[in-house]
Amino acid sequence: MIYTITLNPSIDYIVEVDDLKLGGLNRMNRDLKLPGGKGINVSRVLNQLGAGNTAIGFLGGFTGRFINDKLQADQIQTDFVTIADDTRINIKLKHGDETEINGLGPAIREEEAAQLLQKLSSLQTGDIVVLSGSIPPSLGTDFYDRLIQVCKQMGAEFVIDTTGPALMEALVYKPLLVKPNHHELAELFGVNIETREELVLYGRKLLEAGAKQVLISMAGDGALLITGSDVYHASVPKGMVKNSVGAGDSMIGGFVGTYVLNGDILEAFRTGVASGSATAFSDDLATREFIEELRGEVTITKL
Ligand SMILES: Nc1ncnc2c1ncn2[C@@H]1O[C@H](COP(=O)(O)OP(=O)(O)O)[C@@H](O)[C@H]1O
Ligand SMILES: O=P(O)(O)OC[C@H]1O[C@](O)(COP(=O)(O)O)[C@@H](O)[C@@H]1O
Repeated sequence: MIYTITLNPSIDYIVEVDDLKLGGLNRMNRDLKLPGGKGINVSRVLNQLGAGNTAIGFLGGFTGRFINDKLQADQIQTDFVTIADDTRINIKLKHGDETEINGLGPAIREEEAAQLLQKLSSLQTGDIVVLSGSIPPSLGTDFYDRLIQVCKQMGAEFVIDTTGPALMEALVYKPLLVKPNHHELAELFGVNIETREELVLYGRKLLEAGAKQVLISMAGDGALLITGSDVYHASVPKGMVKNSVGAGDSMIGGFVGTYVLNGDILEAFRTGVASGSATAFSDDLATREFIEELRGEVTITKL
């Protein structure tokens, strides 16, 4: 079974304005409210691919109910801890460019945090847990560390998609996959990365530190997969970008879902890239049909 954990879900409030006037009155052309948060996006793409999964994490208030209802309408299995505070709303402002304003996240009480840890005690050997996104400040920066320890005790594999020290500290526990984008990889090591060779060099450092596989996404410039022995490049399909929010999460969903369903790492890579692009070219997340259509346009080359 695959589990996704979203400690800090969000309603993604996507707002489109023609010409943003800071300090003035702007009227929306279009707006859209989507269930968001990185693990939740992974669950929605896994669901499209027919990969059974359960979405867990914290949800609270009217915003939390909105997210839970949307997931249940899509028949995604959920097992969230209900919290007293409201789940956040993240603003995704489209004004020719994409500007994002993400909330810090709700207050989470100690007993609510304990309930989440308790849920993981039913994990089984071979389960895969996808840990994605930011940690609400009230949980403390070591919360991923605590979750990973439980995964390890129960014999479950984990994938982690977060940034900074939380990611570096997770590597020692040998995650099945990490997926920084090229900017996050440079930030992790405090360097400027200019070339593909440098990306591979720093990606390999994540392998050396413990990751079993490293995916480096480069938005419209393709992606790299670094395994124990090999490095692959994937091209991305061409298309019109509508909304790239959730493209990285879709890539993880496509990769993990395909890996679990057929065990082929390069097919997982291809579907991951197609899923990211299908999301980038859509208003909402990728659909199964669109992922299938784009899969044939991804070329994988061994470097
Ligand atoms: N402009 C784009 N054109 C085609 N595919 C894209 C584009 N932006 C994102 N994608 C797809 O989504 C994947 C993840 O996007 P990226 O922006 O690198 O991740 P993140 O959302 O984590 O920053 C890319 O590897 C690619 O497959
Ligand atoms: O937890 P964070 O880092 O604030 O990120 C949450 C945001 O990331 C998203 O999951 C999108 O992530 P990606 O664009 O990296 O795939 C949004 O749905 C959500 O608003």
